[in-house]
Parts: sequence; structure tokens; C-alpha cells
Amino acid sequence: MTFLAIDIGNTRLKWAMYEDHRPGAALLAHGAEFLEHIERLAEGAWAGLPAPDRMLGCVVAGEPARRRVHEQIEQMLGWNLEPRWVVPSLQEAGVSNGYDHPSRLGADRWVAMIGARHHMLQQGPQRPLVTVMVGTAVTVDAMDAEGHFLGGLIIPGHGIMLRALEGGTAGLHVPTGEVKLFPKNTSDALTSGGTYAIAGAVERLYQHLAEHCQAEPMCIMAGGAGWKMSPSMTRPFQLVNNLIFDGLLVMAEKRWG
Ligand SMILES: Nc1ncnc2c1ncn2[C@@H]1O[C@H](COP(=O)(O)OP(=O)(O)O)[C@@H](O)[C@H]1O
Ligand SMILES: CC(C)(COP(=O)(O)O)[C@@H](O)C(=O)NCCC(=O)O
Ligand SMILES: [K+]
Repeated sequence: MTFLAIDIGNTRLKWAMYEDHRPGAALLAHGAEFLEHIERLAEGAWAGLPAPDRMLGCVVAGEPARRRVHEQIEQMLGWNLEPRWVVPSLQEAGVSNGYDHPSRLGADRWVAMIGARHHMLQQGPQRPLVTVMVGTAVTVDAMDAEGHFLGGLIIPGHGIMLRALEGGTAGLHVPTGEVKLFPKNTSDALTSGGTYAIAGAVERLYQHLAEHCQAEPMCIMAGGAGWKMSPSMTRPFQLVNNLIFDGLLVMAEKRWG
């Protein structure tokens, strides 16, 4: 039962092919394409892959991107797939959704929280959980020990912060700098400012959750730029490489057994 997992973010499409649709299944192949290169998939990275039996994806990059991926899937000779895309609901895979309008939550956030909770439960008893996704945007989401999503933060990612400052000022066109405790040039000031803005947002949501639940949360971080944040975090955290795919595998197992 080969399984294709797809995550279409605002910068890149990430995909992974697994031997089966359950957590822990062997990874057969994986890759990432910038959105402008989606049209390369069928004749490029996907050529020669075994035909997947099932597919589940999450998309936050809009309907046109999803349609372009459908076209690539249709082009694959021998693939007979019905593409399925996650829509956040009131409850799935042991996680309940406290958003005002549950389906308006980003599908990637929903899937990441389900993956993060799976990681936590594999390690021990349930605790409150902060899930951080460092992509084009940064999301920081809070879940109580029972798996209820309480709410979360959306802030600009590193690239958007920098471009916003460059676009809105006359004097901030500089090369990328380094994260410093006391930045002494514009490059370092911008790079450090963005990094600590994200780290500070995580710290605050962590405090809110610890206070609300009266227990120490676990923190799980993922996303293409997660590694950039690692040295600057204020609390213990785990960096998980394939959090979205892990979430999709958990959901696929629940859906298809
Ligand atoms: N090899 C890489 N390719 C692309 N982006 C990268 C890479 N390494 C780190 N990044 C950073 O990760 C961000 C994109 O992460 P990603 O998880 O692909 O985002 P999204 O899910 O929003 O598409 C970019 O803003 C960039 O700063
Ligand atoms: C917040 C996001 C833009 C993050 O996208 P990403 O950085 O992963 O590309 C995405 O999850 C989204 O469009 N969310 C819908 C709005 C919401 O979650 O409230
Ligand atoms: K994402």
C-alpha cells in the first residue's frame, strides 16, 4: 500500500513516498520543489517512482497550486490516484480544534499538531504541547495535555520580515548578518531582530500554555527554517524533520486502517 504525502507551503512543495500509510512506514523517496517548479514533478522527481496506492496532502498555497499538482498526478502513467487533501475539522486523530472556524485553520498547522502529538505520546505521558512551524510564515500553536488545540500565533518568517523592512525603509538594504546578543551593525541587527522576534513569540505562547495548564509544556519545532532558530530558543525543544509527513501518516492510518 504505497503512500504519497504532499505538503504545499507558500514557498515549496515537499513530497514523500512511503511503503505504507502508517507512522513508521519506510520512506522510499522524497523531495522538495519551489512552487514555480511544480510542472517539473511528473517528468522529473516523480518519474520512475512506484505508483502510489493512496495520497494525502495539505495545501496552504491556494487553489491554483493544488490544481497544478493534480495536473502532475494526472500526467503520471500508471498512477491511478484519487488525490485527498486535509481540511481541518472539529476533531481528528485524537486532536480537537478550538479555532472559531475550525476549517479556516491552516491545514499545515492542523497536520503538524497531529504529528507533534503523535511524537509526544511515543515518548511518554501526555503534556501540554507547543508546535512551532518555521516556514514562509511562522506559526506557534498551543495544545493542552488532552489534545485540545487552544489557539496559536502567526508571525512573518525570516524572509518576509527582512523584505518588509527593506521595502518600507531607505536604509536597510544590507547582506544577511549573524545572530548576536548585542548586534553592532545593520546586517546583524536585522538578522538577530528577526530571530529573536520568533524566539520571543514562542517563549510567550509557552508561558501562556504553562500558566493555563499548570504544567510544563513540551515544544516541537519543524519547517524549512527551523534549524536557524535552534541556537536562539529559550526552552527545551525537539526539532523534527518530517513533522507534516508524520502527521499525514497518522491521519492516513486513521482514515484507511
Ligand atoms: N534549502 C532551502 N530551500 C528553501 N528554503 C529554505 C531552505 N533552507 C531554509 N529555507 C528557509 O525555509 C523557508 C521555507 O521553508 P518551507 O518549510 O519550505 O516553507 P513553506 O512550508 O512555507 O513552503 C524559506 O523562507 C527559507 O528561509
Ligand atoms: C499561516 C500560514 C500562512 C503558514 O503557511 P506556511 O508558512 O507554512 O507556508 C498557513 O497556515 C495559512 O494560510 N493558514 C490559514 C490561516 C490560519 O491558520 O488562521
Ligand atoms: K508548511
